[in-house]
Amino acid sequence: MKEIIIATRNKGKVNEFIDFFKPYGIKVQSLLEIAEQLPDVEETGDSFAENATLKAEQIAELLNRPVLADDSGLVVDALHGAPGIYSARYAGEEKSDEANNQKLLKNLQEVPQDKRTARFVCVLAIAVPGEETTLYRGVCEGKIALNPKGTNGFGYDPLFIPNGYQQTMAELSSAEKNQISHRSNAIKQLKNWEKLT
Ligand SMILES: O=P(O)(O)OP(=O)(O)OP(=O)(O)OC[C@H]1O[C@@H](n2cnc3c(O)ncnc32)[C@H](O)[C@@H]1O
Ligand SMILES: [Mg+2]
Repeated sequence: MKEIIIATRNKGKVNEFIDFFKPYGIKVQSLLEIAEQLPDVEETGDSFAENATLKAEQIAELLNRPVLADDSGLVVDALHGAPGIYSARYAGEEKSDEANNQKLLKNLQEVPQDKRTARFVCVLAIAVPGEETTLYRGVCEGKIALNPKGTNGFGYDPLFIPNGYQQTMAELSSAEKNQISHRSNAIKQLKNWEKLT
């Protein structure tokens, strides 16, 4: 069976990649299964693109094989783009989704509904040893809810209402999320993913 390695330890992302590649008969492996002992790649870049590149290139070099990485996050207009590239650790290094959502709601307490516009951004990097890394960017526009709702997905999904919807991303099924998400919009642009297998 063909196999793709994704340089991530985020189970929510991994589940979405499994769904995307299943129809092609491709197995998805992440650092959770194959490289538990590897140190975390430090996300020292100042953009999604830089961090996706760091993760893909460092793991590709360590494993000496092609690797896909995903750097993503939530960009909130009323917070001048925060949490942005710091989305995973917005409320601290322990990376708690619950704490991140509470902090976001608190920081938007005074912000009325029509000013709560935001977008999810995902940058994918394909690193192949000896080749130039390629990048793909996907976006999903929406707004931040007044209260968390729903239990599907991960991260900020309970607070994110995609444009054209009344429900949060966490109230949508995974199939519905995967049609409109930033991650799916980036994946749909991958023309050279067969290089990864
Ligand atoms: O770096 P890796 O190991 O891939 O895992 P991570 O969780 O640290 O991933 P990022 O550095 O890319 O940070 C992304 C954060 O943005 C948020 N996020 C990204 N995609 C999301 C999605 O589809 N739904 C909800 N929140 C999302 C969520 O808080 C993630 O932890
Ligand atoms: Mg990370």
